[in-house]
Amino acid sequence: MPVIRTLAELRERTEPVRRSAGRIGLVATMGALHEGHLSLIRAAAAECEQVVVTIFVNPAQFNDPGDLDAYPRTEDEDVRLATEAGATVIFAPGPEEVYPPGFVTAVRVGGVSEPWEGAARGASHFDGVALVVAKLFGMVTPDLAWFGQKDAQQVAVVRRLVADLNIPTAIRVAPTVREADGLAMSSRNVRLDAADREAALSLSRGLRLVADRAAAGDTDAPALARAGRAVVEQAGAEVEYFAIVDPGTFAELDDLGDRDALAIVAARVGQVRLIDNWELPRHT
Ligand SMILES: Nc1ncnc2c1ncn2[C@@H]1O[C@H](COP(=O)(O)OP(=O)(O)OP(=O)(O)O)[C@@H](O)[C@H]1O
Ligand SMILES: CC(C)(CO)[C@@H](O)C(=O)[O-]
Ligand code: BAL
Repeated sequence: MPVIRTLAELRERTEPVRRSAGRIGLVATMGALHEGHLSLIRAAAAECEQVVVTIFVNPAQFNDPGDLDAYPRTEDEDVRLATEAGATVIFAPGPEEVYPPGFVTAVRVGGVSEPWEGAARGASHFDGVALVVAKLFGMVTPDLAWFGQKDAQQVAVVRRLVADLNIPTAIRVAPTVREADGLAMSSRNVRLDAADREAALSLSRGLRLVADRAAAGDTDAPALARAGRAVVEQAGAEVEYFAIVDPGTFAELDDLGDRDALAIVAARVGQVRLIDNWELPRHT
């Protein structure tokens, strides 16, 4: 399938679908596709006549130039995998197509952007995500857009953006796809060596421990978070945060009680920064 690079070509593909009242689905990615991305594309293909997969390593959301440079880029393989999974359009614009000369607009989602990932990666991270998501929504004009639960705070930021700006795109969230041993799939996993790969497993192990204790009736959120953190630290990973939060606002919880709660973790394993999360059972 030919890769589309410009907005003009993209519109040539989406306009006929829109005129015939077909649904346009968007799966936004930064490439280096794995099963996590493919699950989003398959879900989009099940609901939409046209499935636009975007591949754009968005410079605006990287606070660390080293991370941007090291981000894996595998476009030919991405095109093959996305097409097999049901993509009908692949849009991989260059930075100048997304941010042409004269571009000056900023987008900031307050509140939910600020803690955790926002604090650890800097405010510019979610500013960059919100900007590119708003931009891609304007370029692709999707009826529906899919995001992965693995990036749970990003989901909350995007939901807030869409609600606050009355963007007429329905947000769909797909469950985190994991390796057989529990490691959440991530494009950055390819940078883990064998020892780091072992240590990386502690994130999902720590989260599962928290979920098991919560299921057994423990509602003391700070104590649960400390227990989860200890599992990750004992494996030699450097924990940035381990917390239990409200999945909509990302405010930290004291008591689980009868409410939705999410355990979240970010840790550095060797050179790689990983995140993961786990939905906790409700106590009634
Ligand atoms: N394991 C996964 N399961 C489900 N969705 C995922 C998974 N990994 C990524 N996604 C989703 O795919 C979309 C594109 O993500 P992205 O291209 O950043 O991949 P990634 O693997 O998260 O990369 P990285 O974490 O290294 O930045 C996002 O909506 C993200 O949440
Ligand atoms: C949504 C996204 C594609 C925006 O660049 C990115 O943050 C990601 O890959 O999760
Ligand atoms: N996967 C979320 C985007 C990022 O890590 O920059």
